[in-house]
Amino acid sequence: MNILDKIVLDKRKEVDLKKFIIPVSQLEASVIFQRPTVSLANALRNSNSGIIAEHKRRSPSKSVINQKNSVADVAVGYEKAGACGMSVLTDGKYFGGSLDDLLLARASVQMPLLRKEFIIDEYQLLEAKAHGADVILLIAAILTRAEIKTLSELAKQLHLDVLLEVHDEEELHKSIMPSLDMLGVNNRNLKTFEVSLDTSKTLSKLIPDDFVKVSESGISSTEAIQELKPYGYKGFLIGENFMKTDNPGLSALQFIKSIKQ
Ligand SMILES: O=P(O)(O)OC[C@@H](O)[C@@H](O)c1c[nH]c2ccccc12
Repeated sequence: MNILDKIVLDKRKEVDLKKFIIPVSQLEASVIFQRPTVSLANALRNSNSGIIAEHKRRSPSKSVINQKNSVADVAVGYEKAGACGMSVLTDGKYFGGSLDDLLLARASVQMPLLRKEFIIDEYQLLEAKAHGADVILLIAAILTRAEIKTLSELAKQLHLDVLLEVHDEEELHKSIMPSLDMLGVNNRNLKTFEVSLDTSKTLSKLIPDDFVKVSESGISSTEAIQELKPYGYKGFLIGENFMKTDNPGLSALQFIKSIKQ
């Protein structure tokens, strides 16, 4: 079994359990559930840096990235740096994140927040909304077309933006539908962890222009951004390159400054 299948199996168990502990009625009753959301897709359309900076403590491919900085400090640093939005990993078992991280980020900044999670159930969208997310991630590799449709349509009803992530042509063809706002090309293969920016380059021409294009993973230099921009990318999701430093906010600031020059 590959790692992605394992993550999804664990996630199914986790979500089924959580439904018993915190019922939907309780999520919907939280004050934060009523908060007006902010669109990341719009922020990216109007930005020239396009950086979505991620909070990531560890990953299945790297056991320690950052165990030191608080999520609030990282969020404030990213916002001050001029990031368009922030991605917060909420998976605990494989990435060391939590929904509390999302809530703490929400309490610290105004910029759009993406709940970075393996979403397989509508319940997780309500959870995202109840913890201050503006955007949800849907991963084509773990969902059928019917599931992508149901989940993305519910997200739109909740006024959440949808970032749909693909890694190959087949996933892209399966996923295109009007209820998506952004199409993310993951340069990392989630089954093998291999990274190549060529994935973004090859798939870009197959993405219709009505979606905001986002290139995800393995971006560690401003040269990479300059290389990807001619392919129509407006968003760049960067985690490890910032999080592996002592001061993620400062490294994001330096990075963004050097794109604008
Ligand atoms: O740390 P990187 O290589 O800059 O990558 C960030 C982000 O793209 C990556 O964390 C990611 C992309 N898609 C995901 C899906 C699940 C978990 C994590 C991810």
